[in-house]
Amino acid sequence: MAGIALSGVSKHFGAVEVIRDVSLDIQPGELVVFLGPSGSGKTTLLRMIAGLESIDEGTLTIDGVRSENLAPGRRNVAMVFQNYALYPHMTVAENMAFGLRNIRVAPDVIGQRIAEAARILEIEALLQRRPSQLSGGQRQRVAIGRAIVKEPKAFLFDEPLSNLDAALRARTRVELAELHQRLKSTMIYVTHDQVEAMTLADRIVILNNCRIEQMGSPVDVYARPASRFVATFVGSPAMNILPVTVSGSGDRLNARLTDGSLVELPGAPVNMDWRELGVRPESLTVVAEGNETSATATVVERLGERTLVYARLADGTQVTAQDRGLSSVKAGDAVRLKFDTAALHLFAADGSAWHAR
Ligand SMILES: Nc1ncnc2c1ncn2[C@@H]1O[C@H](COP(=O)(O)OP(=O)(O)OP(=O)(O)O)[C@@H](O)[C@H]1O
Repeated sequence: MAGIALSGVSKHFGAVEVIRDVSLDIQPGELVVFLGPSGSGKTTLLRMIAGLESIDEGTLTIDGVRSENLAPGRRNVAMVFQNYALYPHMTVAENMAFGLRNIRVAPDVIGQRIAEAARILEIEALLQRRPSQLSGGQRQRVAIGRAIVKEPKAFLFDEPLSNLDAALRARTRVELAELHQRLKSTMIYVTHDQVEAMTLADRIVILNNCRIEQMGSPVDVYARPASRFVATFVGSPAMNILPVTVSGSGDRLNARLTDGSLVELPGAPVNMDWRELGVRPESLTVVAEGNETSATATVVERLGERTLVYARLADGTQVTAQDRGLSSVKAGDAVRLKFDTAALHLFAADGSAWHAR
């Protein structure tokens, strides 16, 4: 188990800036997920830690040792790739042994480590097969096994589940969470799948435009997004962002939507240039009647435990709202929408945010 620290790290590919002044402290045993849109630099940052890409500026410390100039093999980290990267002509056991033989680990130690990793990953019966005789999920386990036998200071996962089908992906995700609990190793995990990020991470690092937008627990980034970008990137369906004009005094702030309806924001600071109101679909619910915002349902998605209602306000503004599972709302219906004032967000012109909780 090792801590990993990045300080003021930057990276260019030719004239293209990919990582700008990133600093990050990962605690020993922590599972940190790098989450961000395609091209935000997640994989590059991971490869810089592994030593597969150079670091232009800044420092990298692994387990207290300055490592930005160390060869990959001397960093004692193990990377698990999206495409598994197994040797096709070797058996599973040989694939797992290969890296250890190279660094002259004694054969009986190699045997013990393979047996232990195979037991943890439940691949004992596959040890004499070749990769072509394995399913995608089994190959991914072998790739993880090859990392485990190295007994690395940290595991680096680069979108390890993206080649698996949805059901296997969900199952392997749970297994990875169990593996982390069992090994208690430091793990960095790159994904653009926010369900993986939310379910696996102790801490999520959200990357966008070459830099860190926010670092925090899954609950933090969901309930208290630091920016409008994080607010709309995390959560599916996305948070509604509605232009507003605000007025108020003392601790009473009112936001007027573009359709003219008013939303109260008790406790929101009044002396800020608030421009947009954020509300997640689960906090904008269909109510039977009352003095609420009126809208017209355009599309209704029944998901079983809940119903998503895509609707248009009187001025045409599109919103996504939620109703209970057995909703009777149909497309074309007039509906009333209630804003949950305990779960609203405000975004200001200067990028700052306020959260009701
Ligand atoms: N070897 C390279 N040479 C030049 N540009 C590169 C190279 N590798 C990556 N890039 C560029 O760096 C940026 C970041 O790429 P990176 O693969 O780190 O993003 P990512 O967030 O992991 O994206 P994805 O989710 O699509 O894998 C992209 O604009 C990419 O085109």
